[in-house]
Amino acid sequence: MIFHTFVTKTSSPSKLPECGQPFAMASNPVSQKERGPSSKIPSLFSLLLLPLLSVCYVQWGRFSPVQDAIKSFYTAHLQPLTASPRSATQTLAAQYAAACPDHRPKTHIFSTDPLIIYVQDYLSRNEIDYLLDLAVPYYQKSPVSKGFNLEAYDAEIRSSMSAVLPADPVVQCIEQRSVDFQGFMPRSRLEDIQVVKYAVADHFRPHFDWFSGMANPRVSTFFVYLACDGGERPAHDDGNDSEMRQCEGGATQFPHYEGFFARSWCKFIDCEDDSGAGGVAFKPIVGNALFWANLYPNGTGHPGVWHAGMPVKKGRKVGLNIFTRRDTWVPE
Ligand SMILES: O=C(O)CCC(=O)C(=O)O
Ligand SMILES: [Fe+2]
Repeated sequence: MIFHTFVTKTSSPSKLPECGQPFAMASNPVSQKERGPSSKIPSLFSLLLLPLLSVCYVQWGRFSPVQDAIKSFYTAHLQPLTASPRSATQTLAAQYAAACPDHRPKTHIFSTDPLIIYVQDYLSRNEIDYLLDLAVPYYQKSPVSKGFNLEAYDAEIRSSMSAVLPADPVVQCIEQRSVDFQGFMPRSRLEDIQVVKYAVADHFRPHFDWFSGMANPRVSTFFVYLACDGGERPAHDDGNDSEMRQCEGGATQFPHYEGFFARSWCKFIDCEDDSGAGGVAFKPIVGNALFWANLYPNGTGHPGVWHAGMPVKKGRKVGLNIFTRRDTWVPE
């Protein structure tokens, strides 16, 4: 049986209880609003003290303990008054709205038939943090479609959470990068890009991203690894421990792949794969991507790209799907 994944864009984020709390995020400075009104009291007090402190600084500036005390008082109470409340994510969005960065990932051709290209550093650390953060309010149980029938959820086939990302300057630059990678191609051929996260035991059984008879087939797929870590962070966790841990399992497996590859590929491929699935299994290495062509040049589906998201054994895996259609994509 042939399965593929269709998700249509939601116009507003649906906040499902099972989506849980945000996981490891870009360091977001606490905004003025989150600090609350009580934080204004020391700040006003600080303003009144400013002239007095300046006099002290001039008079006793030679004594370093006095300078140090003034400096730390300034850092704690006065600097926040002048610091911009912009978060790292807002800054990245503003930069990308001005111009997409010149980003040159490293490509390695793994196979020409089917065409499978391994891409190192497809996304930067900042882009990954940004997307992980952006996806949080949009997660829903990943739907599955069997031929033309879209099924809401079938954990036997696919157990994960998907987030269709909204149009946004960073998303648009990543989309542009993805069409540029494929030669001349308008961005309108791309589906809305989707983040997918897998917890322990979550998987996506072997499938094609196309099915025969699709009026506007998916000509290619990018699967980018956004996270492979210790999983959702408990509220009391200080962050260090879970960030250090790596996920286990979660490779992207092509069970029908029959070609050879050099030993040097073992840095990207699980050469000790004992899943019994056969073929080749790409490790979820954060920032890197797999790109493959789903169709032969004549438009028929290539059987060599039958693939699976293997079960996650420990931690969580998060990926990004970027599907390109043959013609302009119109959400179903
Ligand atoms: O999780 C993976 O490694 C592959 C995911 C996939 O094939 C899909 O989302 O269509
Ligand atoms: Fe897939």
